[in-house]
Amino acid sequence: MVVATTIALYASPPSSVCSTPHHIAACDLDLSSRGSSASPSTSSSPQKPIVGGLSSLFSGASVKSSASMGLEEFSSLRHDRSDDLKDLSLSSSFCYSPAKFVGSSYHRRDHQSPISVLHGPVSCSCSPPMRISRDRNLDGGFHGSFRVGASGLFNRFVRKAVGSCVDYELGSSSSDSILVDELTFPMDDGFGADTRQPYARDLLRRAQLRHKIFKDESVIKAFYEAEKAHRAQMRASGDPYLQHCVETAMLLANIGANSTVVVAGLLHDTMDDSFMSYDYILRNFGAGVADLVEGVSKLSQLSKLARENNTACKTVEADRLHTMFLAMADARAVLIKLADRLHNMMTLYALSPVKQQRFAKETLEIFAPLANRLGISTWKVQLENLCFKHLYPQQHNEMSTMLEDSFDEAMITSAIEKLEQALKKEGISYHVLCGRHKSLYSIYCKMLKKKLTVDEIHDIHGLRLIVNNEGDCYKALGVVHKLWSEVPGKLKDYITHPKLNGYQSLHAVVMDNGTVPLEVQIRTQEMHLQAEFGFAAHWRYKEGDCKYSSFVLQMVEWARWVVTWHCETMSKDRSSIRSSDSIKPPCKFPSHSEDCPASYKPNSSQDGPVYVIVIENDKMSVQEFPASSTVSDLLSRAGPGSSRWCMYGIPSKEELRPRLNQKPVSDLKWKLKMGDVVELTPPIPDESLTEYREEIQRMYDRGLAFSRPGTMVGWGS
Ligand SMILES: Nc1nc2c(ncn2[C@@H]2O[C@H](COP(=O)(O)OP(=O)(O)OP(=O)(O)O)[C@@H](O)[C@H]2O)c(=O)[nH]1
Ligand SMILES: Nc1ncnc2c1ncn2[C@@H]1O[C@H](COP(=O)(O)OP(=O)(O)OP(=O)(O)O)[C@@H](O)[C@H]1O
Repeated sequence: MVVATTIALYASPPSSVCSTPHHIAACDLDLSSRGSSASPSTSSSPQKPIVGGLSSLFSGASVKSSASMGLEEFSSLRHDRSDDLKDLSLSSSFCYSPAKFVGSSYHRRDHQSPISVLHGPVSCSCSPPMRISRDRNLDGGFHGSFRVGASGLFNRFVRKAVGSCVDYELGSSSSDSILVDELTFPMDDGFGADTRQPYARDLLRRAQLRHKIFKDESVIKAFYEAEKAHRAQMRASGDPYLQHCVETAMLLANIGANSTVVVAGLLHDTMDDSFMSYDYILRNFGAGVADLVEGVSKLSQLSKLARENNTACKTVEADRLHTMFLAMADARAVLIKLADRLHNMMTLYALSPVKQQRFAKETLEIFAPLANRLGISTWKVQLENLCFKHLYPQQHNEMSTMLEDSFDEAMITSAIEKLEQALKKEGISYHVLCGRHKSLYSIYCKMLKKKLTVDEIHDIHGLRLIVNNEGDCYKALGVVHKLWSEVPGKLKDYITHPKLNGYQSLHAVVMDNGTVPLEVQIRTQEMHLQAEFGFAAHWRYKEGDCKYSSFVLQMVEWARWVVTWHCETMSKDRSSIRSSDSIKPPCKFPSHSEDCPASYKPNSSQDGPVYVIVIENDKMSVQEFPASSTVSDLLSRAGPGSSRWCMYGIPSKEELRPRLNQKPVSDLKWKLKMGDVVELTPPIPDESLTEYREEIQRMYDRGLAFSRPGTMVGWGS
């Protein structure tokens, strides 16, 4: 019954509202509390939650109201926690309802990718309403009643417990025959043969109505594999776990991800939470998918570690974690992890308040910045807004109430129309004309950072125009000023006076209907690329004054390329590819030209630093080491105080040694890799305590007899 109810919520097809050459872009949301070279911020912390009362800021705010805002959407800003259905619409707070634009020439086809690297401001490809699922266990951690560790203990348990019912990895002969069985999906009607699970067929049918990629053979196959892997696993809500897999895959499909990514999205939790192994996925779906699923699994483990240790609360560590996540896994694995987290955040209400806080905090510190770095602005907006609601409910409510009437999407639509006509009349051609309203959280951050009232935020409604050349920028500015009255002192000419980071654009603030301020940004394609890539890239502008190493810049750049490539160029769904007049980066992935001014070359991680998670006495830190550092270097840095092993030599008992990625260290010359986890003080199992004491005693005796402090004995060559 639960299934039937939730499935009914899938009904509306995926939609988007972006259009080229003109489109409305949904409110992308960024942390506006970061500086720019024009107004540098002293904070180097990206995405640190901002705490602070708004009342003083609100007191002067007489919000100008425009009546025609989509109130039913915006009202969800104020909903209480039990009303998460609206949140599940991804865009409940800020996305334009596609229905509102039906028939409008400004809105384009479905599945507009919201990846902003190529598009500048983009629409939110408003996902259809999602199901409600109360997930007690987010983030690939504990899901439902099953919990699997990397140890394989669970695998063994399951095999024993369910015996021949289990299709996976029961030995080569059985798995071979199963493989053949599994390949015989009836593809004609697109539905799997598993009549034992009618809910699964319904779920697939619904998914297929929402996105056609769910009719792909590989996707259907993955769906049924996920169904088997998670069969009988439930979310805390009592919903089948499979629904989470489908929603994650749907989010990916909606940003134009290709079938490899969608398949991996469906299977993303199988390695962690079921008996499905890497090899099984490899055999059935190929290395591409298996590596991605493994990558997501690694990210989940690291994220869990960081969350439990509250590691990201320190700016430096958070920065390292962002980089580590991007560097250690294929950027597409990060994409899948982000989709997984977004869906979990949408269903966060089922958790205890303490867990809600923990997840929301980690999401704001780690995942929203990652979405920003990857250029997936709609996800970033949604993640931040959900975090905002959970972390600062009072401020969220205040802001929602205050801004309920002031978001006026109709005003943006009509402003675009007006400008479009005026430009046509003047014979000024353009590449892109788009608009967005600023998101709630972005407004909140800007108010706090700049100590402004809402009335003083002039870019709640914004247009962006991308034209052919510099001359046209100024001509277009003239057109803008003829159409609307100028707000004195708010014109900024960053073309004649570029910012220190090279950012160029014209910014004008005008009054629409004499009451609502509208920010219009005008630039050329080249300027826009500069604003999206390289030194003036928007993600860096938002993250503020951070001094990034070239390694980090390269990493982010590379990741954006990978994601863009896989979500658009390679997408089988050609309709998700933007029309030819969209802004493209100057050189083609993956072969960046040497002299490409807007892009960094991908880093072959040899030159860059490696970030390693070090756990000592239950404390976790993210440490940076030069390329090619070894375990021995790490132990030396830990120092003799921390590393008794350096003093007394290697313990013969493996369980007493430091661990590298959960395995006892056996080679001190082992080169550290990005994302390695080193436990300096492994937990000692109770039953080993006596042996442990004896071992220490032996080491101590040996040490006294043979060892000189600082030398290492018996660690292998
Ligand atoms: N990509 C990128 N965008 C920028 C940069 N600097 C400014 N912008 C964009 O320009 C907008 C406004 O910048 P400014 O006109 O300098 O305005 P401000 O000084 O922040 O103050 P307001 O007028 O209150 O917005 C920002 O909201 C960004 O969208 C930059 O360095 N890189
Ligand atoms: N006038 C505009 N028209 C269209 N898109 C814009 C406009 N201004 C910003 N954007 C885009 O909207 C997205 C969200 O930006 P957001 O409103 O959070 O911050 P911002 O306006 O760029 O910076 P700040 O908050 O510092 O003013 C970004 O992708 C940004 O490039």
